[in-house]
Amino acid sequence: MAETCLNIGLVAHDAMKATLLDWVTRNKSILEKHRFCATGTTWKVLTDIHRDMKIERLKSGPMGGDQQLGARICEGKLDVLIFFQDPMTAQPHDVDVKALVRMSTLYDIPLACNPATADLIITNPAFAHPAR
Ligand SMILES: O=C(CO)COP(=O)(O)O
Repeated sequence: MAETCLNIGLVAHDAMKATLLDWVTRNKSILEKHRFCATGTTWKVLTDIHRDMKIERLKSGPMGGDQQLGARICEGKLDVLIFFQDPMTAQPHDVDVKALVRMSTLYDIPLACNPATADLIITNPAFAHPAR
C-alpha cells in the first residue's frame, strides 16, 4: 500500500449496512484522512449519519455500482475495498459481486469482507500517516 491519501471503496449489502456504519463510526478519525466512494444505498446510510464525510456516490450496487468499482480497480483508481457481504442471503446481482471480488483479487487490492479484516487493514501505517 502506498503511503499516500488512499482511494477507498465502501460497500455493504443491506443486512451488513449497520455493521459498516458502525465500523466507519469507530474509525472515523483515521478514515477522514482519505478519499471515498460508495455504492448508492451504502452512500445514503453513511452520509445520513456522517454528513461531514465527503463520499462520492456511485450507482446502487445492483444497478451497476459494483461494476463501477470493478472498473476503478482495473484503471488503478481504487486502493482499498471495504465490502461487507451478507453471507446469509442470495443476491440478485451475484455475478456483479463475484466480478468485483475477482477484480480485487486480480489487481491485488486489499479487500475486507468483514470488520475484523477491515480493522487489520486500517492498522497499516499507510492509513495513519497519509502523505497526501
Ligand atoms: O449491492 C451492493 C453490493 O453488492 C451494495 O449496493 P448498495 O450500496 O446500493 O445497496
